[in-house]
Order: sequence, then C-alpha cells, then structure tokens
Amino acid sequence: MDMVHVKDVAHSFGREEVLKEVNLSIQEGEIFGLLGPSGAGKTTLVKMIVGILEADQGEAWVKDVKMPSLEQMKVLGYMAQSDALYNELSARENLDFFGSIYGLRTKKRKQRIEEVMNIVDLYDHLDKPVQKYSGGMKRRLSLAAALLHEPDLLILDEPTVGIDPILRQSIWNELKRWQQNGTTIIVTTHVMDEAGKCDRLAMLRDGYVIATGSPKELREKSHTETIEEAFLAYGGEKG
Ligand SMILES: Nc1ncnc2c1ncn2[C@@H]1O[C@H](COP(=O)(O)OP(=O)(O)OP(=O)(O)O)[C@@H](O)[C@H]1O
Repeated sequence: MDMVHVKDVAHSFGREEVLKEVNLSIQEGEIFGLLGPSGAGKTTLVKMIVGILEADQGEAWVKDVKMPSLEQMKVLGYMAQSDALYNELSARENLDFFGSIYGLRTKKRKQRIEEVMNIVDLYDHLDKPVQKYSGGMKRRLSLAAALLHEPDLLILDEPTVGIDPILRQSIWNELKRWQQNGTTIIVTTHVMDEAGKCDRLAMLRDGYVIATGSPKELREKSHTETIEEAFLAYGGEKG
C-alpha cells in the first residue's frame, strides 16, 4: 500500500498558481525527496500531505485516509521549515507541551523526551531555555519534537538548513536508521547531494513535477552524471 498518494493536486495563492496537477505515490518504508529550487512549491505540497492546507483541487491521502484528518495527523511527525518553539521555555518544557498535544501519558512522555533528546544529541541541554540554543540546536530540537510520538510517517521540510556538514551527516545516518525500523520519510531539499541519498525523488519546478524516480534512474534516463545535471536536463533551469 502507498503511504502517501497525491492525486491531481493544484493550488493557487491569489493569482499565483503554486501547484499544477501534481501526482505522487510514496511507498511505505522509503525515503522520498522533494527536490526543487526556492519557490518551486515543496512546502505547499508538504503542508497538503500533513493536512494543514487544503488543496483547491485534487486530493492528498495518507495510507487510506484522505487529508486533512485530525486522526491521521497522529501517525505523522512534521518538522516545519521554521522552528515552532517557545523560546522562553526549556527544551524539556517544549517537548512536554508537544507530547501532551499528541496525547502521550506523563510517564511515556518523560521517557520519550529523554530518548529523542539522546537521538538528536541534545540530552545535556534538556533544561536549557531554548533562547540559549544555537540555530542548529533549534533545528535538532524541532526534529526531536517531530519524533516524540514515534510516527509511521516523518515529514521534514529542509531539515538540514543551517546545520554543519558533520551534523548533517549524522542526521542522515539517523534517517536511514529510522527507515530500517519501518518509518517512511519525506524530506524536502534544494541540496543536490542530499537528494542523491533518497530512495526516490520528485523534481519540482514552478509547481510541476518534472521527473520522478530513483537518483540512479533519473541520471540514467537523462544520460547525465549528477542529480544537478539531471535536474537541468528535465527542464529544471530557471527562466
Ligand atoms: N501563504 C502564502 N500566501 C501567498 N503566497 C504563498 C504562500 N505560501 C507560499 N506562497 C508562494 O508559493 C510559492 C511556492 O512556495 P513554497 O514555500 O511552497 O516553495 P518552496 O519550494 O517550499 O520554496 P523554499 O525552498 O524557498 O521554501 C512561492 O512563490 C511563494 O511565494
């Protein structure tokens, strides 16, 4: 069964058509990348899958449920592009708040907070107010929040922006580990080498999916050597 199915989705903001007839199938257990330049429509598409934005046309499904669905939001973890954290609270207090929204009981919440803070390597900073966190630490804390309730589907909007190469590598190692545990992961990026780490990709430009496939397929079909060249060959150049 598909974990996510996007069918004929189109959306406009005012007169700007941001998504045009987008179709996608994301299989259970894969790391799926949405690759495209700034403004291509990645965040808009992701918000429809998460269920926080309803498309003008078409449908987004998570498993066998049409989004938006409050019930289905519980099976997914979403990390937005900008961190939605309370600066004056500590990391622990932030996570406690998010955990209660997801309905985690007190004991389980306490246990999961410690587990996820270990995963993102912030355990030693649990009781520090978020305003004392660096940008990269805030990103990692947002990731921890998305993981709290052990979602089947993890949706990460530009998770490694502002994160140094060493941490970026460690986050990718974690993504691969969660995948092995059965989690399906959708990640948006405009970084070509990150796109190359995904099992499959959809290349987006100006609201269109211009190509879909594994990095290898996309390179081979376009007779190119790199994802970047493939993107250009499929019509990804601007203007
Ligand atoms: N709430 C909104 N109101 C009006 N226009 C919007 C809104 N959200 C997005 N847009 C416009 O929709 C287009 C696509 O934006 P979107 O954020 O989906 O792109 P993106 O591919 O995620 O870009 P980035 O990599 O910069 O985040 C842009 O032109 C943007 O200005």
